[in-house]
Amino acid sequence: MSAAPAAAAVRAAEGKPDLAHSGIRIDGVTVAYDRNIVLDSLDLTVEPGEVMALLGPSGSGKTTALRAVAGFVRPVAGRVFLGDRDVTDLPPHRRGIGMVVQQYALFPHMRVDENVAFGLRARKAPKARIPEQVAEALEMTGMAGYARRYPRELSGGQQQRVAIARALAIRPGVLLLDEPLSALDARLRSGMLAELARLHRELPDVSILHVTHDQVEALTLADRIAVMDQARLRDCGTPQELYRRPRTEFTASFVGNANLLPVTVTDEGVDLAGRTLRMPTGEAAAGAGATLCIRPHLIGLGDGPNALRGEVVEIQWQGATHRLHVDIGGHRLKADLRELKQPPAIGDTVTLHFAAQDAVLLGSGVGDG
Ligand SMILES: Nc1ncnc2c1ncn2[C@@H]1O[C@H](COP(=O)(O)OP(=O)(O)OP(=O)(O)O)[C@@H](O)[C@H]1O
Repeated sequence: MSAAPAAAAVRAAEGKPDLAHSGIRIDGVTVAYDRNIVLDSLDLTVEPGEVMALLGPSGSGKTTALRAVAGFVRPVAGRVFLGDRDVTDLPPHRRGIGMVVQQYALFPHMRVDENVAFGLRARKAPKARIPEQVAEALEMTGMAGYARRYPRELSGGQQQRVAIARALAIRPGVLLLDEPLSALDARLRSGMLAELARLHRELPDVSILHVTHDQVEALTLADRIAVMDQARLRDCGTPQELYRRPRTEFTASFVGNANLLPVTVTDEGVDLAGRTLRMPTGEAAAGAGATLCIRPHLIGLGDGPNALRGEVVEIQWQGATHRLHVDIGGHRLKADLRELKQPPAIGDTVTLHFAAQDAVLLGSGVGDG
């Protein structure tokens, strides 16, 4: 080992990671259990100071990816870099990483301040500095007034704040969050979402990898979202890119609500059950099959460009909107319509429309790369 990595390792061990060189690079990482591949050649970079959400269905490999970065699972192939350091062979406690998991994982027999100090002691941080770092971490998470309580004397949300304080106390360059809000009830969760967003603003140098299966969490907190399915990375982009211009049907359906309708490419646009819709079709050849993706809230009621007539088969009042389910030649189109003074009834024939630029064409070489 040369002097520079050795020094970095010592800094990590002391809880003083080199923030200037933080950031995560996962390079072709494969993880297998009993020859069963659960993470397949993952390539992913989290820039210094960036929040990357790992979003995907249950069992897609999100937690495994996080655990590979933390050092709790050993890849069968690939390397993990934190900044310029290859940490693949380092044990977890030498990586200078803060980690928060779903189930607070506080030590029940230790007070809040002792829980928060635990990581610092384990890393042999200078004793004199521990109280100051503990106080600072509790302050950041709004738990300064609870230092002498035991975990059992705290609510679930408060316990999770302590877990976050413990992760932050070592002043990590990298923070790993594994579904940190999923054990909280809906009201607490939205409060904690705002708290995490604030923490991120206060820690602009910390790279955060945040595992979630909650798309609202991912859309709200992340600078970029990596979409995983069946052990593989399927897509990666900013929340806006993935929401507005998804490249695959999987992303379109997983990030936000989407109508996905089978269409055939024509010379003028696409054909949906005998109706011609005018839109750019890129390189796609006439006659090719494709999928039209249009978000329910981008559909309007009444005549307009790309008008589609159909029968209302279901109507749901959702407070701010009515969701209409309309049968268009055997395909169901969902439309979220605001401020409907006189909503149509089931069985009515309605006309819906959407702007060509709001629709995305997927498949057949037209958009899904
Ligand atoms: N220790 C283990 N031994 C064997 N298989 C495992 C182990 N840990 C995870 N797996 C398997 O690896 C796959 C990926 O699991 P992982 O926990 O990474 O998924 P996930 O996307 O985080 O799912 P969830 O959202 O449910 O937490 C799953 O099929 C899981 O059963």
